[in-house]
Amino acid sequence: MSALREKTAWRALEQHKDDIAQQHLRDLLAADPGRAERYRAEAVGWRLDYARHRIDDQTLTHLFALARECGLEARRDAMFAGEKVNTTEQRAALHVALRTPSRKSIKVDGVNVVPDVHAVLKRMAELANAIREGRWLGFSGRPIRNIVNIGIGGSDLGPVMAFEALRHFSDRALTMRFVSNVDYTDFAEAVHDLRPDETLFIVASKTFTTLETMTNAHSARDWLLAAASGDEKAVAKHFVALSTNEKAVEAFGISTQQMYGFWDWVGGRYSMDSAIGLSTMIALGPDAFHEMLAGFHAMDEHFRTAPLERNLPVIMGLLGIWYTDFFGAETVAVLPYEQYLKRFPAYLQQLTMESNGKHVTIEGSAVDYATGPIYWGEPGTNGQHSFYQLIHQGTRLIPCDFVGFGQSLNPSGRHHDLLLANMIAQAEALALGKTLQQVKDEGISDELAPHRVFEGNRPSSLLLAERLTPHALGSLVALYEHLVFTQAAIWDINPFDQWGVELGKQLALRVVDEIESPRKPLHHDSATNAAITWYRKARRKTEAAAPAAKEKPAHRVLAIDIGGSHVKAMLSGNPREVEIKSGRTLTPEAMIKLLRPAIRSWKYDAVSIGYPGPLLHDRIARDPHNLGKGWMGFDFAKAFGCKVKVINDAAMQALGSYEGGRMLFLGLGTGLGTAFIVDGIIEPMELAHLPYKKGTFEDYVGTRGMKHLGKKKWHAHVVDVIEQLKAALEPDYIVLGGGNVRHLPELPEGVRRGDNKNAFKGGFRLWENKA
Ligand SMILES: O=P(O)(O)OC[C@H]1O[C@H](O)[C@H](O)[C@@H](O)[C@@H]1O
Repeated sequence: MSALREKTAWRALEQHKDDIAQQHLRDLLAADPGRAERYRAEAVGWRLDYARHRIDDQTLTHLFALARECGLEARRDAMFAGEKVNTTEQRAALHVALRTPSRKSIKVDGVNVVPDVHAVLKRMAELANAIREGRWLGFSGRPIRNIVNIGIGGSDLGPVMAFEALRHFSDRALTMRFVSNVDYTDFAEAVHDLRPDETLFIVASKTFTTLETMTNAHSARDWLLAAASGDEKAVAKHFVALSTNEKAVEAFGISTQQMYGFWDWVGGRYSMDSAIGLSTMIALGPDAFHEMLAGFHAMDEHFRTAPLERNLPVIMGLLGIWYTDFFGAETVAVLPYEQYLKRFPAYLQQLTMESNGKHVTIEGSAVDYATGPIYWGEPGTNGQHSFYQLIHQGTRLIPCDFVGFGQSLNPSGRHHDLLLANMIAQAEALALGKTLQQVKDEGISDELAPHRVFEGNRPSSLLLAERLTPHALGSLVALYEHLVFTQAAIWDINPFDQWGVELGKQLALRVVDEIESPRKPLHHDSATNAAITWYRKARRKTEAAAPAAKEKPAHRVLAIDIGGSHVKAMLSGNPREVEIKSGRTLTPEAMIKLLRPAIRSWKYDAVSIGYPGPLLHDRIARDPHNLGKGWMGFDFAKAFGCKVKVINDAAMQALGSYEGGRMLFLGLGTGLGTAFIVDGIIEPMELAHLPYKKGTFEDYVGTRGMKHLGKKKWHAHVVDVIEQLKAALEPDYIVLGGGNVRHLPELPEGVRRGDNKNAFKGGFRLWENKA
């Protein structure tokens, strides 16, 4: 049995639960007119009304005793003191430092971090003011008017929740958007009515490696550059980064001057008042942001200093333990009667569930009690017309947190009275219910009566404040943060790590590779294999339709076709071709050195390279036969300073010649390049080395064969090879490319002559569908 279950207070609660389970809130409230007064606590402008809980004084005594027995106060003090309470990552969890006034000190590893916090806040304020005052200009000289925050999890939910919650206080001349999902729809819809030259992207990511955020950030860059005629200088005017990872920010192309940092002791879901709050600060202005921080800090101080018995986060946390561990409640509903808090439940889901969804103790042993409940909710009164039925008459116990404000920010007629009346009435109905007798007394028939009964005895809290201000929001969020901490302390779990999100992420990388390499054999379980196979088929249709459907902003692509005697290059949208000499000693460094002066004035943001040799998983697998060394493992992206795709040269020309269906491409040059494209999926092949006569295909139809056999015989072999491959692969048509095609006087049926310029077209096409 776990140490927790053996605690005196835990055992006392187990016994006591049976007493309480038999009592009804109706009776508890009736028997004690002072209950509402006694079960009420206030702090930082918030009033917690917890009289409608299935508790009595005894329950509370045991719960507070449990908190003490579990060392809640010492654990809390350790967190505030900057100790490494995030044990599995060996980090402090010091979100409280983010809102600590500058005159105070909090040390991590002996260093006061408060000055650093305020230095970043100051820089954030400078940027926020520049934007709010129209001083920050986009690439066309127009002021920035749109802010798009790109982030996910803690780098999205806090910012979007805070913006929605405090929209009333925001600068309405600014348009705020939030993009999180890797589904491109999220980005497309967020920007569809925005002018790129008036839009600032905030790339928010603690790690700056998160797949969704990086993918969206690259799409944002493409979207901007398409409007800025590929001018890379525009990026500096339209991108800022919020992160702890300086190197990755620089690698993305955002200078550190436009990076707003934070620290590894800030957890993602605890980061909304770090630099991650930049969008909030821009929307509200620095003063209101500081007001919000003051609200956080006031609640921090309350949690740190108030006796447990009057401590709001502690009381709420312990009530949660009571239902989760002693009544088997599995969820908590959060029901704000305030439209501006519409994203608050979503925000709380990450805060509570990513923190306390844990199955082992800090020491690593399995827990034998329930931990973090499921949080969910919607603003009232909307929820009353959808899921409240189950809370009232379903078979589950669902404790509810009602959140309400005395004043509306948009007062009009009876609206606010009706809103608050509903909230209070719901709490009353849940607690008291309606007995069979009451139903019958209303004249309801015997058959119908059971359906109209409300069992009641459903617990709820009322969390009330005067007005939803930045200060009130800050203290509300801090209240839940510390509630989560309180519960983690009782359960003896680490609320600051999130290993549970890793496995899915890792598997997704493997699956995406398999999806994008459709011929890779699958070695998952049968269900996973089936799902991947289903999607491979589905995406073939998308690919086939892609040329017509494409609407992604175009890249400016530099296409390079590397051959044995020449390297040729062309820029998309520019018909001029440049050529440099190639040869047996050509290294990639030398190629770039020779190419650079010839293409100096060309502006591009992506490069395609047609490489005369085999590739494996988009990487060069072998140095080419006819060139120098050093091609394998060469970092082209670094050398060109942008994204680079390397593809087999025949495959690149094939792609440029492709007109749908099943196409076989044969490149007749020094060797025999081959590629096959089926419904838009390209498969480079090494058919050249298959046995033929006394050698291989290449020996007979390559340049050596032509020289050795004479053109006439060579021609006959070409026709023969074509016929053999036609029979084996059943293409709809064959395209012949490569320098030696010109030596063929006539072509067999179903065979077309490809234009060598198609190599460039293929290089451009490589960037058409995917970023
Ligand atoms: O801010 P980032 O490093 O991009 O992380 C964004 C989010 O992704 C992760 O998967 C974590 O589960 C979250 O805790 C985090 O907030």
